[in-house]
Amino acid sequence: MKGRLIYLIGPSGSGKDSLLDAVRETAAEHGCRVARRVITRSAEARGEAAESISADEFARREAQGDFAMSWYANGLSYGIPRQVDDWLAAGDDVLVNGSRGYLPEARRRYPHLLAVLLSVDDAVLRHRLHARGRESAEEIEARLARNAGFADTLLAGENDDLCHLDNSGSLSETCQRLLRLIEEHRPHPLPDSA
Ligand SMILES: Nc1ncnc2c1ncn2[C@@H]1O[C@H](COP(=O)(O)OP(=O)(O)OP(=O)(O)O)[C@@H](O)[C@H]1O
Ligand SMILES: O=P(O)(O)OC[C@H]1O[C@H](OP(=O)(O)O)[C@H](O)[C@@H]1O
Repeated sequence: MKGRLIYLIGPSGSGKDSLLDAVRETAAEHGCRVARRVITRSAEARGEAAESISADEFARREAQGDFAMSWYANGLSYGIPRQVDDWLAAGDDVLVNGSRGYLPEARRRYPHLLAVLLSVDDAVLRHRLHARGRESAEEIEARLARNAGFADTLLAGENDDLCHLDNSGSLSETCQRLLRLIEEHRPHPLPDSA
């Protein structure tokens, strides 16, 4: 694969979808595409940029190999269309909204991936989840509780190359920093004589 997978992770509500939407056009100018997720979430759920399908349809697509990556979390199934492998093979970078839980498997499949951990202050996170209004209060508490389980594992051994990006401030500022970060971590091509 010639392109690079940029695997954006972070707590639910940290702003991954907002950030990917906001950088989509500028990223394309830099040869970087943004993947659209497939989720077993109802299409009525607010703030949804992903494709919503039923659990049966998800299982059917997964069985026929439609997903480059897939995972289960928060009571939902998530898939990244296999089209991303074509984009990577063509030399494009690809940005995905990933899962912290799936990171070890993503690393096995894409050893050169760039993992970016988006974070926000705890109080801001809780406020943004409630303001978004997509989940019930109970579901929001379950998502906040899920974060505690990742606090240690994400700082452990094989994750010392994780790039940290704070989204407690304005989204436009975070966009600029993400684009800079992608540029800074671009691998240098080998000289012709190498
Ligand atoms: N920098 C920001 N400033 C203010 N509000 C923001 C910022 N970034 C995101 N938000 C808002 O925070 C809420 C959560 O953002 P978003 O849905 O993008 O998070 P997410 O990480 O994709 O969450 P999930 O993993 O649950 O889908 C949204 O209502 C969004 O508009
Ligand atoms: O908690 P972890 O494993 O990082 O992520 C699990 C999944 O949940 C979130 O999606 P959403 O909040 O349902 O849109 C993430 O984007 C991810 O896909």
